[in-house]
This record gives sequence, C-alpha cells and structure tokens, in this order.
Amino acid sequence: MRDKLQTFQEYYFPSVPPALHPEFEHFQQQVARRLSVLAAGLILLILPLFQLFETTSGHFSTTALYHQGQMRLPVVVLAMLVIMLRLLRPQGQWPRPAMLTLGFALICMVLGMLLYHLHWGTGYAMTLFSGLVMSLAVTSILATRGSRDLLIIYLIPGLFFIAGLALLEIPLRSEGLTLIVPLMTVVIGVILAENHYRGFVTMFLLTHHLKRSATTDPLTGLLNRRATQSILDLECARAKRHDLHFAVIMADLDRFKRVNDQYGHEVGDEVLRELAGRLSASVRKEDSVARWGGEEFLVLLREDRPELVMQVAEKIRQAVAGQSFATKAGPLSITISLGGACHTGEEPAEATISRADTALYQAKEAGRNQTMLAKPES
Ligand SMILES: Nc1nc2c(ncn2[C@@H]2O[C@H](COP(=O)(O)OP(=O)(O)OP(=O)(O)O)[C@@H](O)[C@H]2O)c(=O)[nH]1
Repeated sequence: MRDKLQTFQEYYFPSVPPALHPEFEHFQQQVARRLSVLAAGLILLILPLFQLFETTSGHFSTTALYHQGQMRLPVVVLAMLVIMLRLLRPQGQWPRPAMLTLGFALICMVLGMLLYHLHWGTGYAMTLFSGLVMSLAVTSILATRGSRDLLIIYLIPGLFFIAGLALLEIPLRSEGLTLIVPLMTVVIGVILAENHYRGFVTMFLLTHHLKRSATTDPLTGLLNRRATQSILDLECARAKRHDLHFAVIMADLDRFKRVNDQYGHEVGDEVLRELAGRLSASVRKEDSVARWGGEEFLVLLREDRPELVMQVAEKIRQAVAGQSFATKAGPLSITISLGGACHTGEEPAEATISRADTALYQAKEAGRNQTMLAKPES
C-alpha cells in the first residue's frame, strides 16, 4: 500500500530534490527562454491582426479603435522587447521574469478591454470574454511554475477588474457574463498549468537521470571512463591555452582477485564502494576521481607539482592500507598501488595516462602497496 502510494505520488506529484534546485532553476530558464520567444512571436502576429481586422470591420467607432490600440500597444512593445533580449542577450537571466511580465500584461490588456466594452455596452464583451478564456489557456502554458506563476499573472489584474466592475457599477450578470464561466476557466487554467509544471519536473528528472547514468559508474557513483575522457580532453585544451597543467594518478587495488575468489563478488563490490569514498575524501573538491576500469581508478589533480602529486598518492595509499575495510565477510586488509604522472607540454591525455600506467606497473613490480611517479615526457 505504502509503495503504491509512493509510486502514485512520484508519478502525479514529482518533486525536485533540494540538491538539484540550482540545476532545475537553469532548466526552467531554458524552458522559459523557448516559451517566451514563442509567446512573443504569437503576440506580435495576432494582436496587430486583430487591430487591423477591427479597423476594417466597420463595427467600431474611431474612439473605441484608438482605445483598443492603446491597450494593445504595451503588450506588443513588451513582446518586441523579449525578441530583442533573445537576440542581444541569448544567455541572460531574463526569460522567467520576461514571461511573467508578458503573461501579466496580456491579462491586464484582456481584462481592461473587457471592462471597457462592458462599461460602454459595445456588444463586443462576449467576444472578449472568449479572448479571456483563450489567454488563460495560453498563460497557463507559459507558467513554468504552475499555479504559483498563475497567481502572479492573475492576482493584481483580477483584483483591478473586480474593483473596476464595482466602481463602474457593472452588474455581474451582464451580456451572459455569469460567475460560473470565469470560475470554471480559472479551475481549468490551474489544472493545465499544474499539469504542465509536473510535466517539466518529470522531464527534468528523467533528463538528469539519463545524464547521470551516462557519466557515472553505477557501482561506485564515481565518474565513468567516458565522462573522464571528455574532462581530460578539456583539461588538455585548457593546459594548452592557459598554461594550466594537471596530473593524473592511476590507482589499482592489490591482489583484488583474491578478495573476489575468497569472499565472493558481493564482498568485492563492497570493497570497491568503500574505496570510492576513501579516494574522494583524499582529494580536493576541484579534483576528479573516476573508475577507469574494474579495480583501476584514475585521480585527476588540477596541480602538476611532482612533490604534491606524490603527496596525494601517498595519502591515498595510506587511506587504503591504514584502515581495514568493513565488509559482511568481516574487516579486510586491502592495499593499493599508485602511479602518478604530470601532464607536460602539449602531450595528449592518453600519453599522460600511459606514463602514469607505467609508473603503476613499476609500483606493482616493486612489491605493491607503493607509489611511483613517472618520469617527465622525454
Ligand atoms: N567484485 C568486483 N570485482 C571486480 C569488478 N571489476 C573487476 N573486478 C575484479 O578485479 C580483479 C582484478 O584482478 P587482476 O587484474 O588479476 O589483478 P589483481 O588480482 O588485483 O592483482 P594485481 O593488480 O596484480 O595486484 C578480477 O578478479 C576482477 O574480476 C567489479 O566491478 N566488482
């Protein structure tokens, strides 16, 4: 029952874990960027067309046309501004505020026009009322935070509209305008917006999950080989351009086959997981730790001083050998061998790794539980 409830909640009310909030914020900005440009484009297409249609229809007085134009103009200008921002500042933080302002202005416009036509009894109010329903559908799609955004878009214009109705003494039951229609519209809008928002959350969580699976090793949670290769290529490019060098340490558990053979793969996996934690704890935040292969790990240091590389490698060696690994087969004494290499000149990452591998091989040859540093590239 509890599991079913949890599945129901995850399916219908997915939520973003706090740790992912900054990434989700970025995702929402991206969605808002796309939607705001779409909305601005539609506004620029539709509002002038309406104005043109009304001007040529002959149903409106010049004054009414002038007032309608005045109410449409700010929204059109805002839409133009959004398009300009997209062109001038494609990566700026404007999309969400821009979208809220656009939605807000659109609703102000429709409600203002509705009030205007109700007050002057032009017979156009019902058409505008349909326009209001359409705008609600549009704004609920624009609301990337569901009903929270709708509240911002509707609250103030809605209050002004109600105040306007009271001040101008317009009866609510006018030209078929009943309370039930706006209420139903609001309910549908909120459901649409919330559904849309939850769709975003699900899409974000799925994308995040896919990205994570593509870049991390499922057993240890460390970066996988593919992701590390891209990072190393970037580091090489950075080293070439900014003269910022790096170093790699290859680390390989000693006689790990024996652990597997003696205690089974599950215990071996426990050791690998525990080792991942110890490796990560031995380096700085700006460094990276990756699972390079079976029981082989790669540490990328944003440093290339040989004495520091040796110091870190030694720290890792001691972190492994100095304390036994708690497993379900009991505490196990494990050791690790390490080989470090500093990136030099313009050598490709593979060359640095290969030198670190050679140093690692020498450490194994020298009796294991050792650290060795590769000679600089000749
Ligand atoms: N449990 C577990 N074992 C793994 C995993 N990946 C690789 N291994 C094991 O790691 C062991 C590697 O053995 P070898 O390459 O012979 O090396 P070693 O026994 O560590 O000996 P040296 O490296 O020479 O010290 C093999 O038994 C693999 O099965 C894994 O994901 N889980």
